[in-house]
Amino acid sequence: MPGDRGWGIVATMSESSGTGTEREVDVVVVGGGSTGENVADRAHRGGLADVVVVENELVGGECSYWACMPSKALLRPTAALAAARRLPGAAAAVTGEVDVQAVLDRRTSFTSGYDDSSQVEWVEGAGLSLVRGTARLDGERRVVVTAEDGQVTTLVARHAVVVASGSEPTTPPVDGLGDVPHWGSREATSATEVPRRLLVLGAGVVGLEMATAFRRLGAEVTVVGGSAVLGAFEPRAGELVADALREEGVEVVVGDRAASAARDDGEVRLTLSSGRELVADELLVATGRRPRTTDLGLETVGLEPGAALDIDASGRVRGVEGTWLYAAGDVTGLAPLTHMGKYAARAVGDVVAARARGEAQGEQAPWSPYATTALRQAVPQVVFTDPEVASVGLTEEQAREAGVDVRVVALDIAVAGSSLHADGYTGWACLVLDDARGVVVGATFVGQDVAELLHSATVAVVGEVPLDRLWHAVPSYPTISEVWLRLLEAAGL
Ligand SMILES: Cc1cc2nc3c(=O)[nH]c(=O)nc-3n(C[C@H](O)[C@H](O)[C@H](O)COP(=O)(O)OP(=O)(O)OC[C@H]3O[C@@H](n4cnc5c(N)ncnc54)[C@H](O)[C@@H]3O)c2cc1C
Ligand SMILES: NC(=O)c1ccc[n+]([C@@H]2O[C@H](COP(=O)([O-])OP(=O)(O)OC[C@H]3O[C@@H](n4cnc5c(N)ncnc54)[C@H](O)[C@@H]3O)[C@@H](O)[C@H]2O)c1
Repeated sequence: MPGDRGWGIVATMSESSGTGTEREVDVVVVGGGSTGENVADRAHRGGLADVVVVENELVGGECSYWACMPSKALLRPTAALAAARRLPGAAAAVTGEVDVQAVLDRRTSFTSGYDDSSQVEWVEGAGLSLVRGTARLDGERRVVVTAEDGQVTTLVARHAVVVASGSEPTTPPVDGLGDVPHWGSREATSATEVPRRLLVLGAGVVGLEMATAFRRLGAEVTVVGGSAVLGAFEPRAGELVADALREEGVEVVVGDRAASAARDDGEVRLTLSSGRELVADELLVATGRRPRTTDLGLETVGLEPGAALDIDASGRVRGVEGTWLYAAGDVTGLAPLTHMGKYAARAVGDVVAARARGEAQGEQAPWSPYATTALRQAVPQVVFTDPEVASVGLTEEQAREAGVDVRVVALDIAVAGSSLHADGYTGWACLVLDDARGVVVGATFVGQDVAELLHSATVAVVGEVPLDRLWHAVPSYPTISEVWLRLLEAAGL
């Protein structure tokens, strides 16, 4: 228990500025999501005894309860069903309908029923301390925590404060939307029933994954995508996912924007700029997220509330004197993905412990142990639509903007492994090459079950493996990985 850990109580606030207790600890981590938990664990394993995690909701954060886990649990059963239906022989054995309630129940089991006791057990078992309450910075090294019962504790960090407060959904400026009750990603991933008609505003990752899930669970789905489908990816990826959704009966509207929203008689109405009116039983708004920094007391350390925390390679927050304030995860606005938050967390936890030992001072060189270089150069991501989209590194457009000597090789995935995997397998793959250096700087695969292909590309990008050496990395026959051979042949090898 936190109280047993021998925190140094340096003063009671009644002695200094009012009520509450003031405690000195080694490190304070604001936010007990996947990022915060990992920062704290690494700092503790690095030798810092008193590491405190402050959490005001559920330990485990967004990923465990309202994001990765439940969304993938909603998608997986119907993906398996679709895969079976593409295989004559197996397809004949699919004779029933999807058991929607069983899918929803399994989803809930993956969230531990929205109960964080197992994560709390992990935190305590790892030798960390948990303080429940809302944290705000209060000047250098000071964090004021207000518990639900109003009790105030001030934590004073000997070595570092790490902000890992995550992100929150944004609401676009659509007339009337503020007054229309609607789903965000939390309501969609925790839904207890499937609406008959679902409107999805936003054709990014959340919008398309949830459109896939709810369509396959029986909803009529319309996606209003703004200017592009999966706009952050190679354009072909968005086209293929949109085509597949349309084939499954989803209407994907691109190039028309939502102008106004209203709800009456239980129905939600979205009027588009073209004048077209869409009517549904539920509306999911999935138009992006922003770093959660509005009420963190950033102004007390000279930073602007509401903005992303700008970090250097070691995760230290720029614009603040000294090496005591760090940030990791969604709050930095960089690569808002669980695995990348945890990668940054490992670097930050390690560097905080190293600096406490007097090591690792100054700027950290790219790809060195305490640097988060991959956050800006090699972010792997899988979109769990069907087809899946798996990408890492730069898109062609990003590489051109970065001044890379770009050459792109792209082709349909049509190898022995893919034809065996599913009848009528369709897919697409592309490598973005830096021709001057002869290395891969980006890769995208689109197709059923390409997620597990991605790590090979991540290794190629991070390792800056020369193409003529990659040629010797022979893909096994017959696997979908054979597409690597076709890509290298297309690159002239
Ligand atoms: C629908 C959806 C699906 C997703 N699917 C995937 C996926 O498949 N793969 C993937 O890699 N990523 C996925 N993501 C992204 C992933 O969920 C986030 O990148 C990840 O959860 C960020 O972790 P974090 O620890 O930085 O933030 P969070 O998980 O948001 O944790 C921050 C924690 O800080 C707490 N907190 C905030 N402010 C305070 C405060 N002032 N005091 C105390 N506590 C505070 C919050 O309560 C929260 O628990 C998905 C996101 C969404 C929305
Ligand atoms: N599988 C995964 O890895 C996964 C899954 C879900 C979410 N995530 C993470 O969560 C983050 C947030 O996801 P998201 O889908 O909310 O954001 P996003 O940035 O991926 O997509 C938002 C989309 O909404 C569109 N948009 C913005 N305003 C609009 C408007 N007024 N009308 C119509 N469209 C509009 C944008 O053009 C964009 O395509 C992602 O960046 C991703 O990192 C990851």
